[in-house]
Amino acid sequence: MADAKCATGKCEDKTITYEAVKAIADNILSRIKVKPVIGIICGSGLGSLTEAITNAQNIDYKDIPGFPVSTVPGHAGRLVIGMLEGLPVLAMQGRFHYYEGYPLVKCSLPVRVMKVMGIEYLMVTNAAGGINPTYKVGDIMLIRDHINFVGFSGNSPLRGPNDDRLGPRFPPMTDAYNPALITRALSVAKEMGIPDVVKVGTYCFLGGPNYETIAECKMLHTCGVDAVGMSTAHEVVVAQHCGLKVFAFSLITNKSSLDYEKKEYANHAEVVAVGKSRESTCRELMCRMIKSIAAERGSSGSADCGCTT
Ligand SMILES: O=P(O)(O)O[C@@H]1C[C@H](O)[C@@H](CO)O1
Ligand code: HPA
Repeated sequence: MADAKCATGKCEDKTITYEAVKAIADNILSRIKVKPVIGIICGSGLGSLTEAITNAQNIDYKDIPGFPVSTVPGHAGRLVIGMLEGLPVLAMQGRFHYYEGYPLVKCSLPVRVMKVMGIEYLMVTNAAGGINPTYKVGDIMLIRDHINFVGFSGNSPLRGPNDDRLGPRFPPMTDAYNPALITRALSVAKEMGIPDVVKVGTYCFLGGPNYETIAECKMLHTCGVDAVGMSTAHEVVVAQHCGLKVFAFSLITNKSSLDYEKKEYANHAEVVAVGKSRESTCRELMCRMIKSIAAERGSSGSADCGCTT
């Protein structure tokens, strides 16, 4: 991977050049039978979203030169490429987190690879703690907006020289989460008979890997945060920079403590277990969204949403 403009070779945020992104995109395209239109990033415990993909081809991250590898339990570390509800998709079973030691530009590299491959939509999922006291474990929060605490200090995947082929120097973040897709997801939730489970809210990206203190949760609540996690915002910043349409949701896997009398002890095994227990609902929501995009584009979605089991 080429590192641009790093005089010492020790810069943490190494720029990844357009040529390096294109080399990865070309490598993947040369190995697959379809040209994906939708990219999917599966959150912790949500890797089985890919089970509905037909004619699937799997590529392990370790077999893609220049691609990072997953190190977190619940993130398998492979691409699954095939057809879903009438559209060609590329799904990531496993994402890259800042706390794993990768700079943000590398954590979000797959999003740029997707763009250069010709992908138009990015669907992102994550596991998150429920800061909003009305949220229950198992709820699904459609992400309307985010607070990127990691970015407040200038730690951005866009830091460093900007290559206009990947997007503008100063991208706006208004409507980074496509409002029309959120509206559609609310209709889909009604069709599925789960309007009470589906919320709309603000996600907050913290660096992790520790879960939050009670004081931090109280502060996030005051700041208007509904759910807290350790991913997604940097991916969406890059997606908005390069012009992908984004739909994202959080599965609330645990409740965050706002009260010293009601302590909660988050743990990753529980996060993954809640993900697995809600996988069919999350999969159905995702499939129905893709089916509606297929219908809009005039692609033939399957007669039934094949993802309800
Ligand atoms: O990849 P996501 O954001 O779904 O994973 C969350 C955040 C941490 O990686 C992990 C904590 O349990 O789950
Ligand atoms: N905090 C941060 N990240 C998370 C949580 C949480 O409570 N649950 C799942 N991912």
